[in-house]
Amino acid sequence: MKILITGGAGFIGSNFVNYMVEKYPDYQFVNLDALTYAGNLENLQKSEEKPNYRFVKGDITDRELVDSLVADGVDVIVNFAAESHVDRSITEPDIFVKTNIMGTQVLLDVAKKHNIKKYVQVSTDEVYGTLGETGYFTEETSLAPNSPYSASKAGADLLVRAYHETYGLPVNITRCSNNYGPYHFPEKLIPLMIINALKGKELPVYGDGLNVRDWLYVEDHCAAIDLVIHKGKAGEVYNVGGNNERTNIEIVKRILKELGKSEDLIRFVQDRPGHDRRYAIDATKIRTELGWEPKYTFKTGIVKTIQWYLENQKWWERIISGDYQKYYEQQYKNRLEEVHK
Ligand SMILES: Cc1cn([C@H]2C[C@H](O)[C@@H](COP(=O)(O)OP(=O)(O)O[C@H]3O[C@H](CO)[C@@H](O)[C@H](O)[C@H]3O)O2)c(=O)[nH]c1=O
Repeated sequence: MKILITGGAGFIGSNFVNYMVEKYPDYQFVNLDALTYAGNLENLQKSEEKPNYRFVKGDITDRELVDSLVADGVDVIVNFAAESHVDRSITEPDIFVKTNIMGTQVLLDVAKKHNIKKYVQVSTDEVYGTLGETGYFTEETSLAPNSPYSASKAGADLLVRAYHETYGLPVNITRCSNNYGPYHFPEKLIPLMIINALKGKELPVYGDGLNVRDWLYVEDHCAAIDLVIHKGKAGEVYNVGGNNERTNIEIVKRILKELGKSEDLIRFVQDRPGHDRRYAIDATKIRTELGWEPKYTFKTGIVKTIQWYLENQKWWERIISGDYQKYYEQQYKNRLEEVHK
């Protein structure tokens, strides 16, 4: 089997590449990634020497390139390539529409042209919008995205669905809750808080800190996608989530406790506009139909993650010493100023 993985140098994508390349030595893997700010070839050191792995630098909106790769005998496409950060989508929505929607359409067209056996779209629970204090997102929940990011992912999901209904393309969509683990880019809550705490810097908590996310260790998400590739029924959507709901403030306090740091580092800052209050996934379908079970609890996953950041200081030091740090400092300053107005 030959699998084209797009966006395989980002957080979830690189974890997936490393997981699959190791698990299936007889498969061939091609990783197409544009290496934007969030992509990093260092994430792939475990795979790069393996004979069943090849990296190609390029964009999923480049039709000619995607066509040439798929024409070379690809059986399955797994699309991780996406602009993924909600805060960035609020200030720069264009690139989200281009990569997430138009890029997906290119992949679908090429998949259709070459009659591939399976197309898997890695999506997100954010397409369902927000929940109140109770209830869960099921695969039947209506799409009601609230940010330009989630709207672009929902648009892509609808295209994937349409290519199945109209052209019979064998597709699956996975919608997972918040992931955490190794190689998580430090603009996201968990790695940002770990790194700031280690550096003795302030930890910016948006709004009242009571927004709820449902956390899943990234390896459990990789195992779910592996199952969907092999067993997913064409045209189906599968929700993925580990029933680990936590408020943001709980997460931040937990990280400080694990690192032995003071809660005085916490700063409440201006809220994210359109901030979804609560996400919670009902993953009954993938559990009962495909036999997926997460291996990690939040307790085991967060300890393993913190340990990874302690052991891989060089990886994140390089990231925070570059342009990203200037961007982050500016964002933080703006949020603090707004909240003090
Ligand atoms: C970066 C940052 C975030 N937050 C809050 C906002 C959210 O309620 C929560 C998590 O924020 P983020 O880490 O940005 O993740 P979130 O917006 O939930 O979205 C993530 O999870 C989604 C899946 O639910 C993915 O589709 C997105 O690509 C991914 O970025 O923490 C803070 O309070 N302070 C912060 O500095």
